[in-house]
Formats: sequence, C-alpha cells, structure tokens
Amino acid sequence: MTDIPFLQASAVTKIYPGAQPAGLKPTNLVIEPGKITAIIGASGSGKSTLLHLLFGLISPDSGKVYFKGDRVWGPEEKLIPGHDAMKMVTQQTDDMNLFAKVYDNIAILLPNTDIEAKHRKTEEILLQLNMKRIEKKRIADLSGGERQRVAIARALVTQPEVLLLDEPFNQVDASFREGLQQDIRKVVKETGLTVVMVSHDPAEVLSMADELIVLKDGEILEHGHPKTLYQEPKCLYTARLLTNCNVLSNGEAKACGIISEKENVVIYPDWATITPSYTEQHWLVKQILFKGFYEELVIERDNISLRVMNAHAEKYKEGDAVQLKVRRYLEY
Ligand SMILES: Nc1ncnc2c1ncn2[C@@H]1O[C@H](COP(=O)(O)OP(=O)(O)OP(=O)(O)O)[C@@H](O)[C@H]1O
Repeated sequence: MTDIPFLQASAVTKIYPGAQPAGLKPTNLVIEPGKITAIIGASGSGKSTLLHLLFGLISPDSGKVYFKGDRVWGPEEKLIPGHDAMKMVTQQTDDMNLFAKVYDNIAILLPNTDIEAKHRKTEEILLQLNMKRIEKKRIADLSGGERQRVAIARALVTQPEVLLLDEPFNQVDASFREGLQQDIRKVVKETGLTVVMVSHDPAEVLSMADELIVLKDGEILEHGHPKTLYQEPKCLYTARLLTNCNVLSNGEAKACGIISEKENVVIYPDWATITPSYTEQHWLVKQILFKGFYEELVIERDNISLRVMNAHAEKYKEGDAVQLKVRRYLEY
C-alpha cells in the first residue's frame, strides 16, 4: 500500500484580478483513482479553473498539483505542461481531421511501431464506445454527439490514467447523452480509468458520479457521495444545485404544518404527498406539469406556491382542492 495521493491539489490558488467571483481560493483536494468525480457549482464558481489547474492547462498562483507524487507543471513552469497520464476532452473537437474516417482519426494517435497492436487497440476502443457502425464515416458527416464520442475515443485510445471532461455532453441531445454517459461508466468499471468532470446538469452528476465536489465562489463547499449530498445537503446552495426543490421561509413553512426556527425550510417535490380534500383547509391545484412517468403539480394556498410530485397515484385537474402531507424537510 502506498500513501501517495493519486491526483492532488495542494493549497492551489488562482485569482483573476477584477473577476467576480475571482477564480479559485486556496483549495486542497484529492481525487481517488478508478472513480468518476464530478465538479458542480453555479456559473463562475470556478469549476473550469479547478479542472484546468488539475490538468496543468493553467499555472496556479500558489500551491501545487501532483499526480502520483509527481508535479503537474503549468504552462508558466514548463514548456510542455501537464502530465502524459492525463487527457482532457472539452466541447471543442476541432483537432480532428474532418475529411478522414473515424477509424483513422483514432488510429493516427497510436505509434506505427506495431501495426497489429495499433489495429487491435483502435478496434477495442471502437467497441468499448459503441462506435463500430460509424467507423467508416468521415468526421464531417457525423452528428455533434457522434463527434463527441470520437473525441472521447481519441482521448482514451492512448490509455491515459485520468480523463478530464469539461462539460463534454453539453451539445449532445438527451438520448445520445445517456448512452455516452453509460459507456463512460462502463469503461471506468472495466479499466479502472479515473474521470474528473465538470457539469451543469444535476441529473448527469447524480447518475454518473461516484464523488461530487460542490464549488461556490471559488471554494469547495461540500464533497461527498452523490446520494448523501442529495439526501442530506449541508448547505441550501447544494440542495438548490442538485434538486428542483421548494425553498420556503419559516413563515411560509407554517402553512405546510412545519414549525422551524431556521430561516429556510426546503421540501423536495417527492417529499410531499397530496390527497383529495373535502375540508375547508385545503390547497388548490394551480398547474399540472406533465413530466413523462410522473406529474409535477403546482399547488397554492395563502399566496404560497409549492411543487409536489404525483406519480399518477391519483388523477387531479386544475382547480381541485387537495390536502398536503410533508413527509420530510430540511432546515437552513
Ligand atoms: N482567463 C480568465 N481571465 C479572467 N477571469 C477569468 C478567466 N477565467 C475565468 N475567469 C473568472 O474566474 C471565475 C471562475 O471562472 P470559471 O470559468 O472557472 O467558472 P465556472 O464555474 O467554470 O463557470 P461556467 O459554469 O460559467 O463555465 C469567473 O468569475 C470567471 O469570469
């Protein structure tokens, strides 16, 4: 057993004078191997700055980044920055040859010293990422989602130990995105690859990540397992990032039967149940939002509006009177 951290940011800082938020405040972090770590946070919270520092794309003002104990140098410190064991994929995929085939765009990154191994490795990655049916297509003829797959295949073919993803699924439509996410998860499981990704999408990080890092104004606010952070967020900011929750003042919470001394009460839409009401004390269904396998109902009472989930147990229509029962809530 070794005590050397896998990928480590040690008191790393990057301040952009004049910017608000200003970048990244002193940050200590260890990324564990063989896992998917997702960095989430509001726009400008420092997600890309942290990812770029880990990769060596920018130099820290102070502090150091280490990969297995080796310094990861930034561009101001070394002519060729970064570390050979790390690859990064962003939304830009312009370093590919648009008029060459998918297969060739991947194979070109491998040395010609062993042609058979080059072919074997390219085939392997095409299979791993479900790309066999597009291998003969030119990049110019691919959809945005398919190009993104090629970008990831190109990053993985040289067998890096760490793959950094900077919002790589942004331009990919929902069905494509899910397939790509699952394939990356499979590669992580099968090969022990380590993934660090930046994302805006709560559904994506909750289903994909093993670890979550929550950034706010250039600081790590929380760090932990997605399920724990979802169920028990320490901060209101995290609850708001990860869920489409109801945030009430303690005064408003009284209408839901909740007495709290804290400033805010948070109720997730699936923590509340509604039933038909035949009494005077009721909420009114104001809006019904169809979400596929469930509905979200906006209910109102005394100018307080609340979103609750209805998994089609009961059919409601706008104007119906309902009783509300809150099973769980958080206080901040
Ligand atoms: N090269 C730069 N020069 C000046 N300011 C910068 C630079 N890069 C980032 N910043 C500023 O640093 C802060 C953090 O930016 P960063 O891009 O890391 O945030 P982010 O969380 O990735 O944002 P987004 O989700 O919008 O991409 C922001 O205020 C941003 O304007």
